[in-house]
Amino acid sequence: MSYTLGVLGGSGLYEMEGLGGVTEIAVDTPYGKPSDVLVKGTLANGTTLLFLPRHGRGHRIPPHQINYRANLCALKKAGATHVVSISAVGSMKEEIEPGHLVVPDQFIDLTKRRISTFFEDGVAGHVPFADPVCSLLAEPLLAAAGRAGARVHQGGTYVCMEGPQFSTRAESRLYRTWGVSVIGMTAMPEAKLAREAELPYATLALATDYDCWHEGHDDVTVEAIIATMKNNVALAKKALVELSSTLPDPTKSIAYRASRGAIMTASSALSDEARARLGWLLEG
Ligand SMILES: CSC[C@H]1O[C@H](OP(=O)(O)O)[C@H](O)[C@@H]1O
Ligand SMILES: Nc1ncnc2[nH]cnc12
Repeated sequence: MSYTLGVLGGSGLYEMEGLGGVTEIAVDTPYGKPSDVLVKGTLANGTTLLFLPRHGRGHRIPPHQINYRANLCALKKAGATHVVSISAVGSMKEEIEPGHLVVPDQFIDLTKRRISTFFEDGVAGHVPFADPVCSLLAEPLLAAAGRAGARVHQGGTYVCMEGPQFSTRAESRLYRTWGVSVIGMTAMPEAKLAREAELPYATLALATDYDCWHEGHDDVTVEAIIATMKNNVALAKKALVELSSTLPDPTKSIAYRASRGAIMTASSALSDEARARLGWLLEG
């Protein structure tokens, strides 16, 4: 079976080189437009890759204004069978040094004003989310990052803050008491929406800084992030290429048909409008 790897590029990752037969796809969705056109192409091993930079080319869209629903819906509509999210993060643990990579297995959602579900306006649905990352995808992603030459940490919790300001020192110290591994501003609601869209989802987090808790390091700034990011992004691109040969069977993923059993609304109570709105998801 042929798979299509959807990639959500984060800070510093706005394009993928090395793709053959590249086309640009402008997708419209019931939720509006995604962050940019999707770039579709083929990797040397034949895997199709769909690339979408979540902040848009030129980094025009801040984390709290990303249309996460349109991004996930667009990837699904364009045929993605898996989604890997690339994200710059602050490290919340000494041993995760700037320049290291992390494949988290948990998230804490501290976002405050983002739309985080496809199920609304006449449709009630509650997907299981105890394990927010698809372990079948995370395992080969971890291995791929290792083969790419990265120092990569397995598992850990990504705390997602609202931003766009970085944390206060009190917040940073509080999150450390929770035992989290990394902090960023974009994994939520992305991961929730990927689950509702029944897409296997995993994050490759690129540690760029020690936020503002570490007495031996300067507090995070955009300048410091950019300085570390170049090498991180090169590793992430290599990891994606490595991963593309070892994508798991999506029908074995925790996300497979996750929304089918999750909808509480009786079929007879679904309006024609709601059916049409969710057609991209429910008619697959
Ligand atoms: C570059 S400063 C902070 C910015 O970087 C991260 O974005 P992404 O997850 O898309 O790589 C972080 O979440 C903030 O949005
Ligand atoms: N310290 C930090 N806090 C939030 N998002 C980040 N992205 C990169 N570093 C970050």
